[in-house]
Amino acid sequence: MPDSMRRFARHSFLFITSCIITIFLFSWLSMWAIHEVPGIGTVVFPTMTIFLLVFHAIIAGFMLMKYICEKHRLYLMPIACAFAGSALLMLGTLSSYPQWYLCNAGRLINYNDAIIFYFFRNIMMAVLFVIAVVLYHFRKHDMHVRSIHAWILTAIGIFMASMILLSWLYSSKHPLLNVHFIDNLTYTFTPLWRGMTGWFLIALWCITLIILLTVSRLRNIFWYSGGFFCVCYIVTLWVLLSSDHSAGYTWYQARFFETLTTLFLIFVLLCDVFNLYRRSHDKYLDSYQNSIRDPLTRLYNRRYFYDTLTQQLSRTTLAHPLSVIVSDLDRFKRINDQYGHLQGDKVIQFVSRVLQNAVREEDVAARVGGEEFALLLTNTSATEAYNVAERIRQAICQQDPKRSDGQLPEPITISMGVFTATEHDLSAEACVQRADQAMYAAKEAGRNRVVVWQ
Ligand SMILES: Nc1nc2c(ncn2[C@@H]2O[C@H](COP(=O)(O)OP(=O)(O)OP(=O)(O)O)[C@@H](O)[C@H]2O)c(=O)[nH]1
Repeated sequence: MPDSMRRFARHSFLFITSCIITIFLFSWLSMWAIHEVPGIGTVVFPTMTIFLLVFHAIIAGFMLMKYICEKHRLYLMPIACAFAGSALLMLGTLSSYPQWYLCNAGRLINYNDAIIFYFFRNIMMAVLFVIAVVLYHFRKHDMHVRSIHAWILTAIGIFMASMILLSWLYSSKHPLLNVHFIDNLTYTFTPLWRGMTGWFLIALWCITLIILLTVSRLRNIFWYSGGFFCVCYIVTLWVLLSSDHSAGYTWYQARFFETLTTLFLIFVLLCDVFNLYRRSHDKYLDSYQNSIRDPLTRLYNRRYFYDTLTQQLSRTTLAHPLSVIVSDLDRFKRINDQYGHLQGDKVIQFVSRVLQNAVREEDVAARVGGEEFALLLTNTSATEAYNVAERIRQAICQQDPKRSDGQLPEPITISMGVFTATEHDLSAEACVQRADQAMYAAKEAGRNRVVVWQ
C-alpha cells in the first residue's frame, strides 16, 4: 500500500473514531441540557438559533478575512458564503417564531416556515461545501486569474441569492409557491418530509461527505472539521426523521447538536489563527535577525553595530566606560590568492567564532567590512578591553591549522585597535575612527598585536 493511502486510512480511522465518540458525547449533552430546562421550550429553540446565527456569521467573516489575506485560496469563499447564507436563512427561521421571548408564544409559531428555511439552508450549505472541495482540488491549477475568480464568485453569489429567494418564496411570506413539510396545528411531519425530503437531505450530505473525504483526504484539521460538520448534519437529520412530530425534544436536540458542532469548528478556526500568529511571529523574528546579522558569519552587521554604539554612548560615563575594538586580519589577501575565496570565507568564519566566544551576552560582535571586525564591550575599561583583545589575538595566532578541521589553511594573525570612551559627547563614528587609528598603528608596528588608542 503506498504511503499516501496508508496515511489516508489512518486519518479515516481517527476521523470515524472521533466522530463516534463526539456524537455520543454531544447527544448525551444535548439530551441532558434539554431535560434540565423543560419549562421554557418555546424560548430554547429560537435562543439557540440566535447563538447559531452569530456563530455562523463569525465563521463567514473569518473565512472572508482569510480569503482576503490569501487570495489564492478561492475554496474559502464558498465556505464563507455557506455560513453567511446560513446566518441569513436563520433570520427567516427566527421570523417563524414571532414574540418567541414570551412563554405563551407557542401558538404563533410557524413550524412549516422554520422547516422550509432549514431545508434550503441544508441544500445551500451542502452544495457550497462540494464547490469548496472541488475548488480545493483544482487549487494548483491556473485559477488565480482575476476573471476566473470573478466568474466563480459571481456564480456562487447567484446560487446563494437564489436559495435565499426560493426559501422566501416558499415560506408563508409569499403566496406564489407553497410546500408542506409539517402541519402547523398537529406538529406532524407530512409524508413529503418523512418519505422524501428528509432522506434527500441525508443523501445530499452523505455525497458531500464522500466527496470531501476523497478529495481532501483529511489532509489537515480544517477538512477534518468540515467532514465532522457533514456527519453532524447527517446525524441531526436522522434524529429529526426518527421522530414523529416537531414538538418533541428532537428539534431542540438537533439544534443543540448543530450549535456544539459549530462551536467545535470555531475552536478549530481559533487554533488556525493561533498557528498563523505563531508562524508569522517566527517569520518576523527570522527576518529581523537577517536584517541585523551578516549572512556569512551570523555576527551583527555594520548598521546594527553603529546603532547600538550610538545608543550605548548616550549612557557612557567615567564609571561606565564603553570600549570599541576594531580588528583586521593580517595579509588576508594572500590567503584568498593562494587558497581561493571559499577557503578565505572559512577563515573569516573561524575568526568570527573566536570573537563571538570571547565576548559576553551583552556585548556586540560585528563584521563591519570584508575581513574587518568590531567589538563593543559595555562597562569595560581600556585595560579590560586590552586583555580581551589580547586573549582573542593569542587564540587566533596560536590555533594549529591541522586541528582547525580545514578552517585554516595556514597560521593566521590579527591586528587590533582599542578605544575606550568615558564620556557621552563622542559620536559613534569618532569612536570607531580612534579604534581604527589604533588598529593601523598595530599594522604599522609589524601586525599581530593590540594597540590601545592614546
Ligand atoms: N574570502 C573573502 N575575502 C574577502 C571578503 N571580503 C573581503 N575579502 C578580501 O579581503 C582582502 C583584504 O585585503 P586588504 O585589506 O587589502 O589587506 P590584507 O591582505 O588583509 O593585508 P593587511 O590588512 O594590510 O594586513 C581582499 O583581498 C578582499 O578581496 C569575503 O567576504 N570573503
